[in-house]
Amino acid sequence: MNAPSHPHLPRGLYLLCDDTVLPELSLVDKAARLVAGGARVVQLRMKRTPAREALAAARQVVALCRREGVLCLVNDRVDLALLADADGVHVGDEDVPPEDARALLGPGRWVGVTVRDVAGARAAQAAGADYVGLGPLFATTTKQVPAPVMGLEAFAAVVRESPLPVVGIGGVGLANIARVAAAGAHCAAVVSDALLAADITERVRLLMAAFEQGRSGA
Ligand SMILES: Cc1ncc(COP(=O)(O)OP(=O)(O)O)c(N)n1
Ligand SMILES: Cc1ncsc1CCOP(=O)(O)O
Ligand SMILES: [Mg+2]
Repeated sequence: MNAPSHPHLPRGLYLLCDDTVLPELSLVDKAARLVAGGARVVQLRMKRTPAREALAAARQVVALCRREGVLCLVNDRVDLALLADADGVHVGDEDVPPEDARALLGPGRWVGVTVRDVAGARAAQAAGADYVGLGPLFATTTKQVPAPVMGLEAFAAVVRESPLPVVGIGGVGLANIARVAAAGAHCAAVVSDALLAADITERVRLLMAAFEQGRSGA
């Protein structure tokens, strides 16, 4: 197994630059506003963009993130991640298996895997993943998730047993991100609370500060 050969994801806010939310803005424009707010991890989630356009967008967003020292992961598409020289990929049940993503990406890039429980996190580690995405934490309309809302208590229980850092996702926003951090999340993943804010950049700053408050118990 190609084990990862780099430090963990930066702890804190994990933002998704998503083509299903605020589609009137280009992906690179959305990414630029997220990065301007201090994002340290951006996932490019392209569910509606045709492959050729998605590759061009990925190359633009990776270049932006690289200039700013931000990690850029691509959702689903290992081919696009490789072609755009992204820092890694996030895969779920309907995507290539994590062990294949790891084999293609090698030890130097990040592989994230969606899981629902501790057994899934253990399997993800065995497959060579760096972190797991766990949720839906709270109700969300951004994705029709084939799993019940888990809530903070069940989330914290999986975090305690997980062999990998856990990224909480689903309905996370300014109202609850501190509690997600306090529950032990390595990162909190946010889509609509950031992208649908009146001022995306300012919202990112507020989300990051709130995560830190939750983590430090302040
Ligand atoms: C950090 C993070 N966690 C979970 C997901 C969901 O991935 P997946 O289950 O593959 O669903 P889609 O995002 O592909 O619809 C994620 N993207 N990021
Ligand atoms: C991609 C994904 N996977 C589980 S929930 C979700 C969407 C989360 O979006 P939001 O942060 O707007 O609730
Ligand atoms: Mg997926």
